[in-house]
Amino acid sequence: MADDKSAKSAQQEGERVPTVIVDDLHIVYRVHGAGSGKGNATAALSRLVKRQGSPNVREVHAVRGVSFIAYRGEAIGLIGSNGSGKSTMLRAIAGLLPPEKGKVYTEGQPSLLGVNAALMNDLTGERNVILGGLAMGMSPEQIRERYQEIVDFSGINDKGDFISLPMRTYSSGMAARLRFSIAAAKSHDVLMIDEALATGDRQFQKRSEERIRELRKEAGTVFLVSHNNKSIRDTCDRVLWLEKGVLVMDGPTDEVIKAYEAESKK
Ligand SMILES: Nc1ncnc2c1ncn2[C@@H]1O[C@H](COP(=O)(O)OP(=O)(O)OP(=O)(O)O)[C@@H](O)[C@H]1O
Repeated sequence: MADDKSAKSAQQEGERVPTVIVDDLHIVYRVHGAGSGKGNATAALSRLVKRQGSPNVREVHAVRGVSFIAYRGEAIGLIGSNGSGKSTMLRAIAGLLPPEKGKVYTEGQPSLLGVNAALMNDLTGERNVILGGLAMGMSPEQIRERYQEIVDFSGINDKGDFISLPMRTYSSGMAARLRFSIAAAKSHDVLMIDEALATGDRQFQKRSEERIRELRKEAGTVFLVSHNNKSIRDTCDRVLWLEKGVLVMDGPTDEVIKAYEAESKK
């Protein structure tokens, strides 16, 4: 509580309050059952006899020594080609992947959109709004108060009563909209959105961009992974550009996107 007060007064005084510190972060995936070793029983027995380890574990070094500090009120875009490590980094910030080396420090529990809202496909949209709200730490009263707002924001019921149908009957866009609406109903210290805006239609994208701006005003930090440079331009003031797990550039949106576009045209 005292920390919260001092953080708020620091912000009023114009000081920048760090929310995420990533220090020389390395993430390595270990893939079992890959590799070029022979997969038959004789080869496995021979390895056992010779006491050799399995040759079938491959390592993928997805994030390589990334460091940066994110501050309150910032909306940070993550860009880079496919497989450059953007989602991996968000998962590591959310605490879902252990660092091989380096550290991640965060203020509060960062929410990775779609993961923290533990939604169930067999339950109706309505039950999922309640479940997702509870999973984010909202009280049943808070959920009741905001229920209609969440449903209206998602637009799920615009064309009929879909909120009372199981989520498995939703299109991927509808499910993504509901996930975003649930996650955005609460202010987060650190909210991370992975490609969520790309799934909704244009109208929903506009609404969610507006909501991201509001979330920023509520003093959170927002991370947005997207291949849509326009979405990034419209919502973010700072951009991190990753390539092959390395942070190539970190700076104001316009500068970084210009450099990225110039590189992509090559
Ligand atoms: N579960 C996993 N197991 C093993 N390797 C993985 C796993 N998830 C991702 N990788 C590898 O890590 C690297 C980074 O992947 P990541 O999904 O973070 O990239 P990305 O920048 O988010 O890509 P995209 O833009 O295509 O979504 C890739 O080489 C990928 O093959």
